[in-house]
Formats: sequence, structure tokens, C-alpha cells
Amino acid sequence: MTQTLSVAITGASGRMGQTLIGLVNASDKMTLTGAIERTGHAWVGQDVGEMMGGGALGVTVTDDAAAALADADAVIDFTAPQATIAFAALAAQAGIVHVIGTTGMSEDEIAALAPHGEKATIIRAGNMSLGVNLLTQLTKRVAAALDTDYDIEIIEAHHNQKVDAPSGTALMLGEAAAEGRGVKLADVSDRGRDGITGARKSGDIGFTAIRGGDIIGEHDVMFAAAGERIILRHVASDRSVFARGALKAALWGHGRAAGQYDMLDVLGLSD
Ligand SMILES: NC(=O)C1=CN([C@@H]2O[C@H](COP(=O)(O)OP(=O)(O)OC[C@H]3O[C@@H](n4cnc5c(N)ncnc54)[C@H](OP(=O)(O)O)[C@@H]3O)[C@@H](O)[C@H]2O)C=CC1
Ligand SMILES: O=C(O)C1=N[C@H](C(=O)O)C[C@H](O)C1
Repeated sequence: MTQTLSVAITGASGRMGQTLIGLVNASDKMTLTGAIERTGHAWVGQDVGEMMGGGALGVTVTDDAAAALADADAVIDFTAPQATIAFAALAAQAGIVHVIGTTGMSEDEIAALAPHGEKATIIRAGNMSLGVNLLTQLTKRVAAALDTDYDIEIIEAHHNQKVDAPSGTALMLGEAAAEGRGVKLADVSDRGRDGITGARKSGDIGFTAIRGGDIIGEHDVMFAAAGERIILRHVASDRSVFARGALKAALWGHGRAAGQYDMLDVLGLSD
């Protein structure tokens, strides 16, 4: 019998946690060996499949992340910044693959992952879908081809439970646009306009965040000039696009040297 990849999922009860568990369970390349929630969560001690409203999967939700990661080849983690840093330490201790989908991480929080990337194989991206990662490359090319007569605006829309803005994807697209233009995003980023803002500064990259209902994730990169607009758009209509990318990353990372990677590496889209 072929060996499958043993996978633990953090934030098991979350929107992405449940999507991931469904897909891992359906995969013939992976086996779900751990489902993690924090201490005191109502799911701890229960079968994860039953908690998801289906049949038993034979995996009990645990709050002992260290033990769950010690038994796994990979952990897939879509939670929150501080939790992700703690899981990175445990993944490094276990020397396994850590797929990180968590967004809203500050510069300092991202820097805190670095020492763990010496022992774990970290694959992190603000969006794990093939479509968005391809869109970052297209954005970079279009931005490189156009001058600052074309104002770049990134507009994102998400469900009303999302806690961070701009989205991780919007920031990836902003970084790609800035790279195409040969500038640093931090120097040209314009977020949160309100009141008498003054005219738009040429060369800025603007961000707008819409929050409402159950929108899964929509991103436009607009290049607006006098007389015309180019709009590159990605619409996610099912969370499985993110989860499928994360599973692909876990399989790609297994057996690979420790270090920090992204989805462009996984998908072979790096320049
Ligand atoms: N990279 C990508 O492709 C994608 C990234 N995301 C990102 O993934 C993250 C999760 O999104 P989503 O599933 O919608 O969010 P949810 O709120 O539905 O789920 C988050 C899960 O993480 C758990 N969690 C939160 N904080 C902690 C903590 N400190 N310790 C342990 N567990 C914790 C929550 O548990 P509890 O209920 O106890 O709080 C919950 O189970 C977000 O950052 C989101 O932006 C989402 C989709 C795609
Ligand atoms: O929180 C979400 O839902 C999503 N988060 C990611 C982001 O911040 O870009 C990816 C996707 O858009 C869904």
C-alpha cells in the first residue's frame, strides 16, 4: 500500500478548517491525523466529522497541538497571526511542513516566522488559489508595461466576518503591482481614504475593502487612465480553491528542505 501524507488541521471548526478537513478526507494522497482547536473550545474531545455534521472520521479534536504535530508530516494552518507563530514553533520542533494561509500578519509577526523556517518547511501565501497566484504575475506584467498615467487601484470584497483589511490577497496584488513598477509598496500605498484627502497622488497604489454578507473573496486590480480602464479580476465562488492550493502545497513541501516558500514556488510560477 502507498504511504499517504499525515496531515493535521488547525482551527478545525473554522470556515477554512472545515473545508480543508473535507478535502483531506476525500484525498487518496493524504490522511487526516489531527484536528486542533484551542483549549475550552466546544469541539475538543469530540469526533471532528460528527462536529462537522457528518459521520465519524475517527479523529478526535484536540487542544494538544504539540502532540498532533509530532504525529503529522504536515500541518495546514488557517487561523490567526499569534496562533500561527505558536504553530510555527511546534512545526519547527517536529521538523514538518507548515502551510500557512493566515492573513493579517504584521511585519514583526512575519519576521517572527523566520527562525522556525530553519527547521520547518514553511509555505505561506495570502491566497492559495491558482487563479490569484496567476493574477499576481499578470498584474506585475501589466504594471511594468504602463506608466503612472495609469492609476492602480485594488478593490477587494469579503464576507462580514473577515477581521483583517486589506485582505492578504489585495496586499499580494499590491506587491506585484509595485514590483512591476519598480517601487516599494510601502512608499506608494494609499489605504483608507476619508474626508478631504486632496487629489490622488500620481504613482500611488490605492486599496479599498468592501465587507458584506457571505462574499467568499473578490479582487479587482484597476489601471485607470484618461479615457480607458483595464481591470484584472478574480472571483472565488467556493473556498475549496484555497483549500486545494493548500493541499497541493503540503504535498509539494514534503521531503523538501526547510525554508520559507510561497505558492508561486509550489505552482512553478516564480520568475
Ligand atoms: N491564504 C488563503 O488562501 C486564505 C486565507 N484565509 C485566512 O485564513 C484565516 C482563517 O479564515 P477563516 O477560516 O475564514 O476564519 P474562521 O474564523 O472561520 O476560523 C478561524 C479558526 O482559527 C481558530 N483560531 C483563531 N484564533 C486562534 C488562536 N489564537 N488559537 C487557536 N485557534 C485560533 C478559530 O477558533 P475559535 O473559533 O476558537 O476562535 C477558528 O477555528 C484568516 O486569516 C483568513 O484571512 C482564508 C481563506 C483563504
Ligand atoms: O478571510 C477570507 O475569507 C479570505 N482571506 C484571504 C485574504 O485575506 O485575501 C483569501 C481569500 O480572499 C479569502
